[in-house]
Amino acid sequence: MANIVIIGPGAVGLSVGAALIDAGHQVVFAARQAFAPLKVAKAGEMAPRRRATVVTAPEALTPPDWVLLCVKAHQVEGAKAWLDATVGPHTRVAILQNGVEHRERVTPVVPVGTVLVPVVVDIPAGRSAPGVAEWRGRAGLLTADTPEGQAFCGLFTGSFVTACPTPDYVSENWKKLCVNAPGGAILALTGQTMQVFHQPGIAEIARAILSECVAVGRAEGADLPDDLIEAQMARFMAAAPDDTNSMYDDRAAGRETEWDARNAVIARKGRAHGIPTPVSDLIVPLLAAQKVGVPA
Ligand SMILES: NC(=O)C1=CN([C@@H]2O[C@H](COP(=O)(O)OP(=O)(O)OC[C@H]3O[C@@H](n4cnc5c(N)ncnc54)[C@H](OP(=O)(O)O)[C@@H]3O)[C@@H](O)[C@H]2O)C=CC1
Ligand SMILES: CC(C)(CO)C(=O)C(=O)O
Repeated sequence: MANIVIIGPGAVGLSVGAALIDAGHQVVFAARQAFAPLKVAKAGEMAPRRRATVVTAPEALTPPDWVLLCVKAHQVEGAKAWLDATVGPHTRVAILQNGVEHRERVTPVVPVGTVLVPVVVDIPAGRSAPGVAEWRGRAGLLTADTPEGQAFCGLFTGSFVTACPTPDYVSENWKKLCVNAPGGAILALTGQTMQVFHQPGIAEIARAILSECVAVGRAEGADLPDDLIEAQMARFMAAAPDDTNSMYDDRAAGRETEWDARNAVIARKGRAHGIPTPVSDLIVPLLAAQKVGVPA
């Protein structure tokens, strides 16, 4: 049994926390707002009873074996007080976020030498109230195939989450960005669910963002097959019309979105490699200018 603190008990944090409780670990949710009970279920199923420990002040925490950082990419600095309280010399920090810059984001806010484990998260999930989350269909996590990655994945044995080390983490990470960069931006900008992909011109925009993501990902060392773009487009076109994603959910609630980690990153890294990214250059200022605090 491991001692685990989850920082960011949102859609992903609650889902993985529930899985870790099922796997028999001692889990503490570091939350800005107290909640009880914990209700996490697969869509359409009843949430089993789980006992959750929730701590609402960083001072009340001590360093565990593992910290799972599950805040959004732009919320990492804001969560520093929680990291300060929980990251001790033997604590490993798993970063469960979208984007490809997990290490760059977190390294400045943890002590030098902290073991970081970037994680690709494939758990479509939503939180409807504090402590209440639903995950939809898949619950997968990927890490690099390192001793720390293997140890992290081992935590989920016996739970509903499938966590696996992969020999090519860089490629898997960029493949996930190929899902997130077009899907998140298009839903956040239009305020529409996945049916918007069938409206005139939208698939072409998605294909262009995907092509930029693939070109930049390859320059960053990802092995992305030629048929990835059309395979991903086919998945977008086949999505349930009312399906959403976390950028849509944030936009709908008037929250800041992860545009920097999911879209500006393509333009930023593209520039560094001398790769033109005209569509990302166009959509990033539009995403950045979306009004926060006003539900869309
Ligand atoms: N949702 C999804 O379907 C998927 C999400 N992801 C990725 O996983 C990551 C997490 O996403 P998700 O779970 O959806 O995010 P949520 O917005 O649901 O949860 C974020 C959590 O972080 C907490 N938080 C925010 N700021 C702070 C702070 N300053 N101090 C402490 N806690 C803070 C929030 O607290 P509070 O409760 O107070 O608001 C909330 O509990 C993102 O990178 C996302 O892209 C990946 C795959 C699927
Ligand atoms: C697209 C999805 C649901 C895939 O897991 C996701 O990553 C997100 O909504 O942020």
